[in-house]
Amino acid sequence: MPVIDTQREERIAPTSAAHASADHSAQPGRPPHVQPFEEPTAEGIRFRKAAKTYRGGTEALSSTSFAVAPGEFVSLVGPSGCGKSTLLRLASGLDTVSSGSVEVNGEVGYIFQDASLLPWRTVQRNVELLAELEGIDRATRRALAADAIALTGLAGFEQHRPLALSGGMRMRVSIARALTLRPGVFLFDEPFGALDEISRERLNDELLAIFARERFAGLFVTHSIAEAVYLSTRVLVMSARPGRIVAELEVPFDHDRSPALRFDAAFSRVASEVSEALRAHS
Ligand SMILES: Nc1ncnc2c1ncn2[C@@H]1O[C@H](COP(=O)(O)OP(=O)(O)OP(=O)(O)O)[C@@H](O)[C@H]1O
Repeated sequence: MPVIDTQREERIAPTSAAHASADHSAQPGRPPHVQPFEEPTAEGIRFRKAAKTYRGGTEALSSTSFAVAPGEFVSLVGPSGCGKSTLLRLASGLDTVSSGSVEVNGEVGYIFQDASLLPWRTVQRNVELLAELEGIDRATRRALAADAIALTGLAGFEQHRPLALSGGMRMRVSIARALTLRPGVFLFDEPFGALDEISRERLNDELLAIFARERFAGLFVTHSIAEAVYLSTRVLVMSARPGRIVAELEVPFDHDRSPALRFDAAFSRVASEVSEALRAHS
């Protein structure tokens, strides 16, 4: 959909400028397909020795370095209060580091634990909200919302109001609303934690399908080890506060996953490794 991409490029510019700290100029002599770790990606997330101490002295995050490239889905797990939400807020630009740097390139989508919908608006008008705030014209807004509504399985519910929806459906609306801006970076703060297990697993599969199409750089906070392994290309394990990354586990499955994977021996092995790392540092 070229019309969407063109508009996104225009909107990205100020966002990128606000967050970017990297020099994106090409390095002479390096073949374009070689992307060593240190080279900034066109879009994505990069923390360099980022730390956060809140006013009042709470050290929430100690020196943290990692990167998430477009097409990677990375989960963060760690004990309660270890700084996971802090880390997402830093990535979103809602809060600033005390030292180090955070570089985020691309439109940012941010999904909170609570779907945060406007109860008086229909699903359709909730999904259109961000595009509306961006000043996108009505016809384009409608097209963006229709696409996001179809992608999140909300077709047929356009005229419902949030109170008439289940928790899972509300979360779909929240995701659809963020999708209208076609984020290159997508942050999720434990979005499915309040859902029953069946709804949660269904939403996991839907999110995988969205990721397969959009290929954003995904950063997903969860308390569920199984959810982290099922969704991710990589899992980062954090220590107790002040949080730091103590383990990084590659998830060795391709991204065409189905619920049966959860019963696979290889899946259990990765989940046990995450669990052991968590227990060792909690
Ligand atoms: N605005 C703030 N001002 C002061 N302290 C804060 C602020 N926000 C968070 N904290 C503290 O920073 C620490 C990390 O909080 P954060 O919410 O990032 O942890 P978390 O890992 O997301 O927690 P949980 O798993 O329980 O959701 C906690 O001790 C919290 O009380």
